[in-house]
Amino acid sequence: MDVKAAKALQLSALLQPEKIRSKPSGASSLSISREPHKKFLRVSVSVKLQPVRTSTIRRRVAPLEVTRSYENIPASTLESGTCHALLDEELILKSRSQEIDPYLNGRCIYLVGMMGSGKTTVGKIMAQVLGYSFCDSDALVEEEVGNSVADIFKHYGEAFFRDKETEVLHKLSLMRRFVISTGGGAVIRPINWKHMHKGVSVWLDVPLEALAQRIAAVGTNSRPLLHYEAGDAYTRALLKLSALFEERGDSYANANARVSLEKIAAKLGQRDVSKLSPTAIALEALEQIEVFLKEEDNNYAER
Ligand SMILES: Nc1ncnc2c1ncn2[C@@H]1O[C@H](COP(=O)(O)OP(=O)(O)OP(=O)(O)O)[C@@H](O)[C@H]1O
Ligand SMILES: O=C(O)C1=C[C@@H](O)[C@@H](O)[C@H](O)C1
Repeated sequence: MDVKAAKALQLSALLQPEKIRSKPSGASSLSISREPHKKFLRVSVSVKLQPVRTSTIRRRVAPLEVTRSYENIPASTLESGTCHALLDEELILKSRSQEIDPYLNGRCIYLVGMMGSGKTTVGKIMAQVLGYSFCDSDALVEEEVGNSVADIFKHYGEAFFRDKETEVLHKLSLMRRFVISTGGGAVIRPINWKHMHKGVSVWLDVPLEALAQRIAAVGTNSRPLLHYEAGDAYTRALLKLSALFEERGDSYANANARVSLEKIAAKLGQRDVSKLSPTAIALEALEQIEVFLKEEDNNYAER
């Protein structure tokens, strides 16, 4: 083990009781190995914590266990404490997911938001930490039709795609324990909301400028509604996104919970939303889901 790196990781500092509301049960392990060229590290950390009961709901309280491996971490990153912060986030995520698990009771989570808002990226993190499966409604439509979204739009038109999307959402509404990344336009049909309200819906609200930056970076090949022939990629994407948001803004607000990147950045004292990590966004999503579920629970108790 690399002693300097182990010190830098400060494993004991990860166990912050006020953050994770848990007591260490004593079981933790850390292994670090250096790659042959000496610049990169492989870090594997396992922590087991005994959570303290905080909610009023009756449930079995399972120990909190996080095992994470990080490949190719530059030694400088580890020594700067970034790695420590990543592991810290991981533990908090796990703790938060255990907190909402009994309230969720296996209901699916539907992520809604504009194209490029991070539904897939954030959804995969949430699924992993909740022990849910992840799926993407666009991918299910593609599988069913046997064509890419772009080709479905081109050959069959948008209305055909929307019908397939509604069929897929109907099927998913009968499932349990899925985090679902929905298509950016799934919110426009009221029937889709009927399906999505079988679970808990979360709107990833990302400023249009940040979306345009991401879209300009990855291109529009898989996003036919944003496709442009020529011109500055960022400006084109921003114009198209603004027009779509004008039509859809109110529909996204139907979601049970809203995750505003601007609010997360303000909480963390950051100016630039593009610096927010997907993990920090997933954590805020779990927090907003918790707020919704606890309110729902209170309303139910008052009836
Ligand atoms: N927090 C983030 N910071 C920076 N880039 C991000 C973040 N989240 C996602 N991205 C990037 O933005 C792009 C879009 O992300 P993602 O595919 O997760 O969005 P989406 O909402 O599922 O998009 P779509 O609905 O168009 O399929 C990807 O290239 C992804 O790597
Ligand atoms: O915002 C939209 O209308 C779309 C978003 C994508 O996820 C795909 O569902 C499709 O390209 C349409």
